[in-house]
Amino acid sequence: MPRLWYSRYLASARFRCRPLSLPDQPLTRVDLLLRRTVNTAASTHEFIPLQSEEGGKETTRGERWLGIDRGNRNTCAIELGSEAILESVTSTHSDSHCAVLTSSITEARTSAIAEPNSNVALFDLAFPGSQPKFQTATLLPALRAAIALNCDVQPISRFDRKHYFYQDQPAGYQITQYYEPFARNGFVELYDYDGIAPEDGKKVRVDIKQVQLEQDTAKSHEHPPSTHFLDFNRVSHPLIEIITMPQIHSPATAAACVRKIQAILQATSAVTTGMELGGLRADVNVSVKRRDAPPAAGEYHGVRGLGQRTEIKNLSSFKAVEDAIIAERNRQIAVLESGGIVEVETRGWTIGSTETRKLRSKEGEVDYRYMPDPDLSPLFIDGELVSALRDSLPVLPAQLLTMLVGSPYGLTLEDAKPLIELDDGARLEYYQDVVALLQALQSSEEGQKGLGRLAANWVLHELGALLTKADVAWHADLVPAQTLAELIDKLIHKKITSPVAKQVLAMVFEGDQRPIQQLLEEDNLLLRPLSKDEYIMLANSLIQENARMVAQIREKKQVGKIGWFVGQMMRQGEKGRVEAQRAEEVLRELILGAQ
Ligand SMILES: Nc1ncnc2c1ncn2[C@@H]1O[C@H](COP(=O)(O)OP(=O)(O)OP(=O)(O)O)[C@@H](O)[C@H]1O
Ligand SMILES: [Mg+2]
Repeated sequence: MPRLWYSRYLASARFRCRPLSLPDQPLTRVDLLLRRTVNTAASTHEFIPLQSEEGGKETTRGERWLGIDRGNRNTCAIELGSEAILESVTSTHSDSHCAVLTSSITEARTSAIAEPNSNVALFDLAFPGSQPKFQTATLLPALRAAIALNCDVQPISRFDRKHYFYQDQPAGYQITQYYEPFARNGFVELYDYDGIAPEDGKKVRVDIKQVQLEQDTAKSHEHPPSTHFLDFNRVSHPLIEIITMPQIHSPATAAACVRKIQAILQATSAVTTGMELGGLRADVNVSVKRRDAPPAAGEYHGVRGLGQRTEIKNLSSFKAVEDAIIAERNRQIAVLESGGIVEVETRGWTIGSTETRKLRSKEGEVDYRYMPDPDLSPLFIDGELVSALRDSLPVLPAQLLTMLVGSPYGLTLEDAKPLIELDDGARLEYYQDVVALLQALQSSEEGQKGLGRLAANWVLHELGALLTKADVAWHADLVPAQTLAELIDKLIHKKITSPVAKQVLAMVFEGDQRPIQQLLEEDNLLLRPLSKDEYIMLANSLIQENARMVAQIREKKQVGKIGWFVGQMMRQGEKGRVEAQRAEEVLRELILGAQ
């Protein structure tokens, strides 16, 4: 039965600042405040470059970027993380129904491996007398993210308290930015190649209502049926939360949106890890309504006619985002079709599950009793700082894609995308090195053609296959870019055959450190070309042995089968001496009479 559904997602990105360990000696309140300030050395030197020094390539860049010494936990308190939230509307076409979903994304966990409750400050546990202190340095990555998400950075923003009673927040309130967030009115553009749903066409724009700074909460470990363990390490880590408008109409597009936001956050060094490592969490809001029904009463900041939403908290993978939305959409449809109503609820999702599960109900609208936080002063953000950050923003994934499909690289989208996404940008950097080295090795302009694609094939596919087979993580030193460039160059100039090039690549990958020329000479791998007569002899014996296939090629024009003959010639000929192209030329001549 065809259906039309709307859905929305809320996504948020958060930065977290790791709190200090509880010291062995009890702290006075003054001590505590000092310890919660930015590392004294860091604040004295004010070493806060606007950009990651190495172009944002390292996973630990947040720490370096902030000029913080992680080794000394007693004096250094800042670590980056992020939480992102999206919102959107999903639709599948229907004559009978509409569905609306919403979601929120999020969070970065650089200290995910820390022992539970090993990094907790008194303020995190709401001890009387403890106070928060804003870590100025955390603002820069937040600003870069907001700028990259096309937001208007607000000259003045303020902190508020959001009150609620739950075990993950001992203070009974969370510090957030509700009335005056630091960034508003952004957007992210998603294209078909980003993996949006086919029904969304070539491009979708998802508006971002606001980006806000928040304090993170404790992590709950559920032990059903009734036990929850709490890890307070995460409390007070700064987060950014990205709240999107309800404009996504399909689960696949929601997942694509989260993926794209993650790529943008990573490109701007606004998160230290991706969703797979907890660098981003998503809360997804989902609602549905009948397509043939009058507009529903729900409204969200100017978007009217929305159905009742539920919220699925803490999704931690792109697949989970997509699957949870599908499951929740189907659940809500079933509820409505059986004459029920969708309750206001917070729901959960377990990986591998097919159903969302109720966590708690939000009867009526929750009253968070927002009020200005009296402990933190307003943030004044200078326009010049924003301009400087905008001017020094690294190249974003969409721009990289345009660069790679254009000249001189000329890649397909299928090759360009993984190059950008793999190994946190390191694979792309390596690829560019290989291409530059290859270009330098070519003496003619003609020789420059097709280098981009050829290099991509070796960097992605040949090298990729070796990495997979050996089950090792990428490292540029496994096969130095110079070595790979020389190898490809030998292939281009027909000094070796393709199978030999693959064999040598594997040898280098496994640790052979001889220079390429030496290796080829010592192992007798340089191509000693066959004469045309030798090719003809090889081809003729195959043609005689396989008369039926030859007839099929000639009579039924099954020319694709020539490829099989080429393969046989390479196998039967002396190793490393048969060139595929020459073999095919001779075969075509003999079988089809072509030149
Ligand atoms: N009827 C609806 N259907 C789907 N999505 C909705 C609907 N109404 C609001 N939303 C989405 O829900 C999100 C609301 O998030 P917001 O952070 O503003 O509040 P909240 O979810 O109530 O807060 P919290 O998650 O802290 O309880 C937005 O992303 C918005 O687009
Ligand atoms: Mg929410």
